[in-house]
Amino acid sequence: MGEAPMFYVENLKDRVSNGFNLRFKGFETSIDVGDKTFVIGSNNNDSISSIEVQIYDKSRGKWVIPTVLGTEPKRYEGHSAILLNEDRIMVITWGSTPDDCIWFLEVDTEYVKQQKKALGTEVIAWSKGVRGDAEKPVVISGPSGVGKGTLINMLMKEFPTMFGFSVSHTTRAPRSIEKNGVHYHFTERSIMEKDIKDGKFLEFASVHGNLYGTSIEAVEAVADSGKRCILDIDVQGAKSVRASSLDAVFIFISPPSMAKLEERLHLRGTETEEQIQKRLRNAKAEIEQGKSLGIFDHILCNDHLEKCYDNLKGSIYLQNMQRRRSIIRSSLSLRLWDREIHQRTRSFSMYPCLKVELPVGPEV
Ligand SMILES: Nc1ncnc2c1ncn2[C@@H]1O[C@H](COP(=O)(O)OP(=O)(O)OP(=O)(O)O)[C@@H](O)[C@H]1O
Ligand SMILES: Nc1nc2c(ncn2[C@@H]2O[C@H](COP(=O)(O)O)[C@@H](O)[C@H]2O)c(=O)[nH]1
Repeated sequence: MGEAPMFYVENLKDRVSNGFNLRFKGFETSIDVGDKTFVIGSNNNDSISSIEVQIYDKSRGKWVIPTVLGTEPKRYEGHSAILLNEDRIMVITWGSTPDDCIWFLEVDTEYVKQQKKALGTEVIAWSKGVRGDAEKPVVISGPSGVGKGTLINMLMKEFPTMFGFSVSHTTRAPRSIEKNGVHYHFTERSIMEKDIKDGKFLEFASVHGNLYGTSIEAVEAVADSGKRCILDIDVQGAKSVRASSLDAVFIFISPPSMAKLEERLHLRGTETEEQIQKRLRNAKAEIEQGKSLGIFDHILCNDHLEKCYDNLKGSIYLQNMQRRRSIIRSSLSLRLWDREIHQRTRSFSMYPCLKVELPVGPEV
């Protein structure tokens, strides 16, 4: 075990050999976080520029290659890096389009700490900066039978090219109309438990006696298709996503009454009476938590379907400016107004702590 020489970081910048045989041949930056130095290097070869990260653990005097989660930036000419909040590094890539130039490398966030514990290795997690709230993923929660799926189907039908559904994994049996890979990835508990242990899930929870979870791959598949991701998950899952690296708009759908909720579950006819009663018992706790935990940005009552759908669209910026202004004037508007301003100043707001103002272009 040895100590890192004091001149190490500066020498890296100058690319002078200092005895640490780094593999990077392209462009490097290094940032100290606690007793670790994160060396971020673009690894250029003829066809592709990709980014790699190596960690120098000063307390142990060792280089570590971390497990990399998330999607990393690709195809760019170089980068700058800035430490934010002592737990994540903002990487600005050069030669990328404005929509593709802000990235975040989480090095010591809660999410990364959890993953380190689960995997037993050093972990880093990449995520892409998103411009404004209008492109944020949408997390929809609420008790079983409240109408989440119905509302999501309406959104997907009205805006087929805009939204993509994050297909969850579950250990419950498929319903007659459900298709594997479309409604859920139906899976064995042992396989899902192993994948959870291997860090493949953004969140998971035991819901009504079965395991449900959102894989990182499911969310990335939607992002890769260029669509805005919609997640239909329970309150425990929403709580986990709030604590994760995914910055989303959180919406809770509540029923007009327990009696109506029970009626809807009976009318849907997909569960046995015993299962319905279990879901109703869990619904009470979910509604209480949904309203009290402070996870949700919007709480919408699904009494009249069309009205609730309209409110849902308002919550995720799908209505015209005139409609938005009338929401702004309403009593619940302060937060929305705040977000509207951020959107109009074209800020990158992946994290609440961060605002990178870009020159405002012509309104579209
Ligand atoms: N506003 C509404 N008024 C009356 N019925 C409704 C309303 N919204 C949805 N429903 C009906 O309630 C039933 C349950 O809706 P849905 O399956 O969308 O619930 P869900 O929240 O997705 O449930 P789960 O969490 O179990 O998947 C469906 O039969 C649907 O047609
Ligand atoms: N935490 C998660 N909850 C999820 C996920 N996918 C669905 N769900 C929730 O489970 C219940 C029951 O769903 P059902 O299809 O069996 O009726 C419902 O509240 C869903 O929101 C997930 O990936 N993670």
